[in-house]
Amino acid sequence: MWANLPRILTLVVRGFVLTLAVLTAVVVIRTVTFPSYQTSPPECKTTDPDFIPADEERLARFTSAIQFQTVSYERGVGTPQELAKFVRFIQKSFPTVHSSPMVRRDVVGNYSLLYRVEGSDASLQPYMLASHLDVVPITEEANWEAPPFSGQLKDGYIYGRGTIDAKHSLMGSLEALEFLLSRRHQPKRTLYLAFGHDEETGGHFGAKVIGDVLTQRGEKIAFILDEGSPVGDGLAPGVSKLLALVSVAEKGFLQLRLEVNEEGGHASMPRSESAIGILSKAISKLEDNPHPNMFGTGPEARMMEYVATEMTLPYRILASNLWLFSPLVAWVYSRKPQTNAFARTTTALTRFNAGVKDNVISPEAVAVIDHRIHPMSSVEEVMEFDRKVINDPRVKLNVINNRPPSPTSPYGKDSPTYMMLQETIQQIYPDALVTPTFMVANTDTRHYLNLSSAIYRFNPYVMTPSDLPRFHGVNERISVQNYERVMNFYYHLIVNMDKPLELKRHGHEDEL
Ligand SMILES: CCCCCCCC/C=C\CCCCCCCC(=O)N[C@@H](CCC(N)=O)C(=O)O
Ligand SMILES: [Zn+2]
Ligand SMILES: [Zn+2]
Repeated sequence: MWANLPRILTLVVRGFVLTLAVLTAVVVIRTVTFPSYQTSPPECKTTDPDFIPADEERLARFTSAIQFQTVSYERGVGTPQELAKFVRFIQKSFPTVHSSPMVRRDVVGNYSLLYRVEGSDASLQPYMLASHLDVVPITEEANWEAPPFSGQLKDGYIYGRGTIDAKHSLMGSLEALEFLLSRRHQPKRTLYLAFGHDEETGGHFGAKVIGDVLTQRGEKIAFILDEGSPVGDGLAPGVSKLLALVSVAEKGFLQLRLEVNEEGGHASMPRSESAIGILSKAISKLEDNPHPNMFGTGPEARMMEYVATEMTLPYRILASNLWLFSPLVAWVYSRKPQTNAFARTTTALTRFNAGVKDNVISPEAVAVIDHRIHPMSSVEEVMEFDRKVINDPRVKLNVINNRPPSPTSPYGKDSPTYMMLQETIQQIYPDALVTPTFMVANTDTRHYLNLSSAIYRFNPYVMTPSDLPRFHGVNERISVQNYERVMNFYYHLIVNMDKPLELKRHGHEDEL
């Protein structure tokens, strides 16, 4: 036995070296032969020379739109008077849209707006562009560089709540329609514009009613585009080009109210555990035990494939070989909040309330957890995981609201609507890569799922990592250049939707 040891060791080392050599060869071959999923921009250039400038008049309209304080606070608690004023402002600001015989406008659920622009070819299925009228409340007002409802123009940016979420797309799509109709252009395909008034609190009285109205009309929609993921500049690891993120799916959500009820009493005679202490431990366990990293199991894996050939080294090697490096990429993604959101079901602690007086032991402690559920997980799985982690029957878990992850819309070269969207994006951003992904937050599209199987969530503006905290945060703003891109994106989209939505062949022939 001992005499054979050198021979055995040599064989083991040889086996190891051989395996390494084979793996390296496979990795190298896959990296250099990995197919490109990007289409070349030249064939996508628009033939239409029209362009909507962000001139003084249009910027003034946008500034005014920001000045309406259409805040949604809680479900069913909004700002009805501001919404009514904003609706009147919209009517006055787009006279051609509102006087055209081709346009029917319905006010739905008191304040939400549904426009139907009649196409000349009734045989074509309508499509729908969606956004919302409401905004989230202001926080840290003192830290804003310009007043949050001013719409002030400063150093090339328009500041204010709603500039990126989502009055840009509401006003941008109306500007595009006004521009088209004022040129006496009748679209071939019927177009809906749908603007809910309570998206920020779930859309139960706005988009939900819009969805019901369209369902009652028996409408089937060719495709729906709502607010969503942006054109990333430096958002994705290893991608130095602009990356247009088209969300073909949306995470689910589960909002849980955690509650502990214990005996209260005089602060001078405390028991060993209090309601506050028990709940704090439960919360702490949830933060210390994130939900499993699921990177590579859902649409996010396709996102890596779509950009693999364009990535910088060593990311190109990793993305071309997810069969081997998926765990490593999963780890890289889990390190930053904005990429971690693609890797797993997230856990956000959003409320924590307890206590009424300094010397009274609180008999109750309450917390709210906001989970966003990875497309490959489920509400039940998330509940089960939380129960196991907390492992304390004194902590009651009550469901406030939940929704499973959305279905995935078609994408890739065999989906004419996705390809049309990709081409439109490349008209505005000729050098951008375009990739399917999923939406890490939620949108009104949850109320439109039965209207269309092709639902996309995309914001046609550029975002850098430092812009992300502006969503629902301080100093929300949009650059004038981005707002101009938004208007022109919708304009090109409407023009493109009049072209036949035929299947186009681009680049490689792999099945998607
Ligand atoms: C690897 C690529 C990295 C890319 C990283 C960042 C991508 C960021 C993408 C999107 C962030 C934008 C978030 C916008 C959210 C707008 C929608 C919204 O606020 N929805 C509310 C709905 C509230 C409700 N009650 O339903 C929400 O989700 O909270
Ligand atoms: Zn929004
Ligand atoms: Zn929002």
